[in-house]
Amino acid sequence: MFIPSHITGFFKVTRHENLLKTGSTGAGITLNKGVTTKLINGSGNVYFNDEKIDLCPSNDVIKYLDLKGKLKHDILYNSDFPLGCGMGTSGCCALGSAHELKNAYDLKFTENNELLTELELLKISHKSEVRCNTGLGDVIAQHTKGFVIRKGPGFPINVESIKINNLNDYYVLVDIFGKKETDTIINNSEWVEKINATSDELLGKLLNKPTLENFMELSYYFAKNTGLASDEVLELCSDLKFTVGASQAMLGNALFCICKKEELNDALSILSKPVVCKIYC
Ligand SMILES: Nc1ncnc2c1ncn2[C@@H]1O[C@H](COP(=O)(O)OP(=O)(O)OP(=O)(O)O)[C@@H](O)[C@H]1O
Ligand SMILES: CC(C)(CO)[C@@H](O)C(=O)[O-]
Repeated sequence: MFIPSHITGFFKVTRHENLLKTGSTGAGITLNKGVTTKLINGSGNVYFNDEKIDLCPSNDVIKYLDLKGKLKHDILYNSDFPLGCGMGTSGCCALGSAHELKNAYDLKFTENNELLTELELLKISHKSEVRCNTGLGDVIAQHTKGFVIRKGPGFPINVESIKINNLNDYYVLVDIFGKKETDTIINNSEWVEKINATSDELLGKLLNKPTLENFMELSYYFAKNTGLASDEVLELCSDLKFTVGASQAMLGNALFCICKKEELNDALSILSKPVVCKIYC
C-alpha cells in the first residue's frame, strides 16, 4: 500500500492525556512520493529500504493490532525519502503497516472489540505516532490528502482539503540537507512554547485566504520566526522568491518549494539535490 509523504508548513501542538485528543493544528501538503508498504513471509522483522530497523510507530501498530509475537510476515517499507527529514515518513510507515496487517490477518475487531474500520486504523496509526513522538498530525493529513488544513487536533477529525485549481501546473521541489528528529522538538517545552506562540494566528490567516501562495508565506514566517529554519534554508528561500514560495519542511532539515511549470528550471538550478514531486490528492 502506498501512503503519500506529508510536509507540514506550520503547526501548533496540543497535548492531552488521551492520545487521540493529542495532535496538531496547522497546514501541509501530501506528495506523489512516499512509502510503499508490503508484507512477505517472515517473523516480524521490519525493513526500511532494505535496512532492518526497530521503528517505534511500527512496533506500536503491531501491538495495537494484538499481533505482537504472532507475526508470520516481515514488513518491508520502500521509501522515497529518508526517516527524520520532515516528510512524514514515520506516519507513512505507521499507516501503511496498519492497512497491510489488517488485510493480511483479516482483522475485524479492535482490542476494545469494536469493528476495525478504516477510521480505527487511522486512530491506531495516530496513537502510535503520538506515543512515539514521531508525529502529531501527519497520518490524518496523509489519510485526507492534498492541501490539508487541520483545524482541530487529533480526533474527532476536523480538517479541510482545499481544492487547488490547475493542480497539475504546480510542482513541489524537496531538497534535503540533513535530519532533525521530531521528538527532540515536540518534547521540548521551550520549543513548543515558541512554536505555539508563533503559529497562534497563522491558522486563521490561512483559513481567511486558503491559497498555496498564502500557505507558503505563512510557512516561511513560521519557519523563520520559530528559529526552526536553518540559515542555509532561509537564504535559499530568498533566492526562490520568484516561485509560489519556499520554506523549511517541518520537522526536518529540508527545504520545500512550490513552483509553477514556467518557474521549474530556474528553481531547479538553485537547489543542490532537488526531488521533483507533485501535490497528491
Ligand atoms: N535507522 C533507524 N533505525 C530505527 N529507527 C530510526 C532509524 N532512523 C530513524 N529512525 C526513527 O524514525 C523516526 C523518524 O521519525 P521523525 O518524526 O523524526 O521523522 P519523519 O516521520 O520522517 O518526519 P516528520 O518530521 O515529518 O515526522 C524516529 O523515531 C527515529 O528515531
Ligand atoms: C509535528 C510534525 C510537524 C512533525 O512532522 C507533524 O507531525 C505535524 O504537523 O503534526
